[in-house]
Amino acid sequence: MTTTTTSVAVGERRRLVPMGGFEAQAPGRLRASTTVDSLGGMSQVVGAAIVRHSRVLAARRTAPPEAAGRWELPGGKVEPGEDPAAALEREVAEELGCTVEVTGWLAGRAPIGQPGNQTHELTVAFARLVAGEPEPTEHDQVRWLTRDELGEVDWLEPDRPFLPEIAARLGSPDALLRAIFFDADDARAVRDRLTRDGFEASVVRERLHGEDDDEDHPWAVLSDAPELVVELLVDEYDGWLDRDDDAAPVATPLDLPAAPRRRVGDTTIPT
Ligand SMILES: Nc1nc2c([nH]c(=O)n2[C@H]2C[C@H](O)[C@@H](COP(=O)(O)OP(=O)(O)OP(=O)(O)O)O2)c(=O)[nH]1
Repeated sequence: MTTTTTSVAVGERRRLVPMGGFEAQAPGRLRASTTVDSLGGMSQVVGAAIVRHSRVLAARRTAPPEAAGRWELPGGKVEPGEDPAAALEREVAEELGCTVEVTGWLAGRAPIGQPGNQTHELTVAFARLVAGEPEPTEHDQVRWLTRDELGEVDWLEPDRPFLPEIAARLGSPDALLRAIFFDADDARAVRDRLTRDGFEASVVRERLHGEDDDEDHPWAVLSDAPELVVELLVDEYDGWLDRDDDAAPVATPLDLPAAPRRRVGDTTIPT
């Protein structure tokens, strides 16, 4: 099989990822719409990148035999006429017994099945937990993976092209960034934008070094979002990033799978 590559936008950087038929949509930012267009009559499978505390939930399949033991994003097939976001929220409720809310779609779509017999395609959405805890009913294991653990599990091939964008979204689990604003409404707006996109974010009253006048204390938004994401919001809302914080995240190189890991006897998953 010829492996082609494309670049997937991760903030301002672009990474090369193996394609295997993955159709990228430029650039790799969340699409504003929560609808997914059907392409070439392919049926849709939707997967949820459920993000919490800088980790994404991965689930281990039990069937069919060739997929058992391999990892995917929870989700499933979109019923005819069904809204993709509604389908994803329904599938997660069925498979994990919890309620999620889709916050936006990742770029691109990936064909499922063997070349020449690809009747389905996968699209992936970021989602956040709004009620309950994931308790698998169809999978035999779930794991909350950090950015650095994403490459540790044996993902189904169609999921792999989405991993760079998921990794970029996760940031570091240990790091909290501090964005400072003089206007409380700006701080709250930034917190709401971050929360909507699946990050942890909270507003606190900030006391700057050397200041003791309560009236003039600015507001800080603490968040686990990646620095690039917070930087864009800080620019938009006239704040600044507190760079003196030792907890600022350090960018570490990712060890993501560079190509599908096929084993002898591995077959593509039938749909
Ligand atoms: N749910 C899900 N399926 C995926 C992913 N990646 C991937 O290749 N697939 C494949 C596996 C299956 O062939 C197909 C989805 O089938 P499914 O069995 O999970 O969906 P479903 O519950 O709606 O199916 P069904 O029981 O109604 O037939 O897509 C993924 O990340 N999540």
